[in-house]
Amino acid sequence: MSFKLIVFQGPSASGKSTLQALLDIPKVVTWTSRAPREGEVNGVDYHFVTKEIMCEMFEEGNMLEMTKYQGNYYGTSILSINEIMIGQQMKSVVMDANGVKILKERFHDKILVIGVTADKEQCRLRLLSRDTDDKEVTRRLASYEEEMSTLSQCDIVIYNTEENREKAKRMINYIKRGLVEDNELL
Ligand SMILES: Nc1ncnc2c1ncn2[C@@H]1O[C@H](COP(=O)(O)OP(=O)(O)OP(=O)(O)O)[C@@H](O)[C@H]1O
Ligand SMILES: Nc1nc2c(ncn2[C@@H]2O[C@H](COP(=O)(O)O)[C@@H](O)[C@H]2O)c(=O)[nH]1
Repeated sequence: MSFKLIVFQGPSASGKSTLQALLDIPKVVTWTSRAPREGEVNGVDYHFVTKEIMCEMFEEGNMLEMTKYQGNYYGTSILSINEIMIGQQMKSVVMDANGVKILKERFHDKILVIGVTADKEQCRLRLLSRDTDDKEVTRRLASYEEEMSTLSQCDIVIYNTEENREKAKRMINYIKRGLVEDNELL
């Protein structure tokens, strides 16, 4: 049985979205109450909604999982995951450790969890170069240790530092090749 969903987990700015883009398979669009960053598009990067809508969706049972991160909600709709589990199109998603735990409990054999790490200082510098203000950098890095301590739930871990950049890309290419071989519809 081939994987249905490739999940990226790891600390903020470790490079999850970068590696997800390199893997180049369709993304699950998750939901958030945070404001879009410059260049982000509603329905493509996230479904950007209010906190109230996120809470309503959760209370009405439409969320498979929802987490609070930096004062905002992030969550995955049940519909988006069910569609993948019954369909043929493999997809990828970026999620924090809490979300991954729930997905693993529900869909253990159908998901491949890729942990992405980098040194804390490199993550800090990357966040600063993303125009993140000092307070937000501190808040984002506050969960660094927790994300690192839960990497044991990942199936593969990629050390995505500056020095390892090319190696990380090659690892993603190897994974992609294996996935294509495993799933003729990719
Ligand atoms: N191996 C690498 N070496 C140097 N910079 C990198 C590397 N991988 C990614 N980056 C850069 O680090 C920044 C953060 O990457 P990315 O947005 O992919 O991280 P993320 O883990 O998805 O972050 P977040 O969880 O905060 O959304 C980007 O500017 C990206 O270009
Ligand atoms: N549990 C979930 N975590 C999610 C989901 N979508 C994103 N995320 C996590 O949030 C952080 C921060 O995202 P950012 O876009 O503000 O940088 C990200 O690193 C993911 O780990 C989700 O649906 N569920």
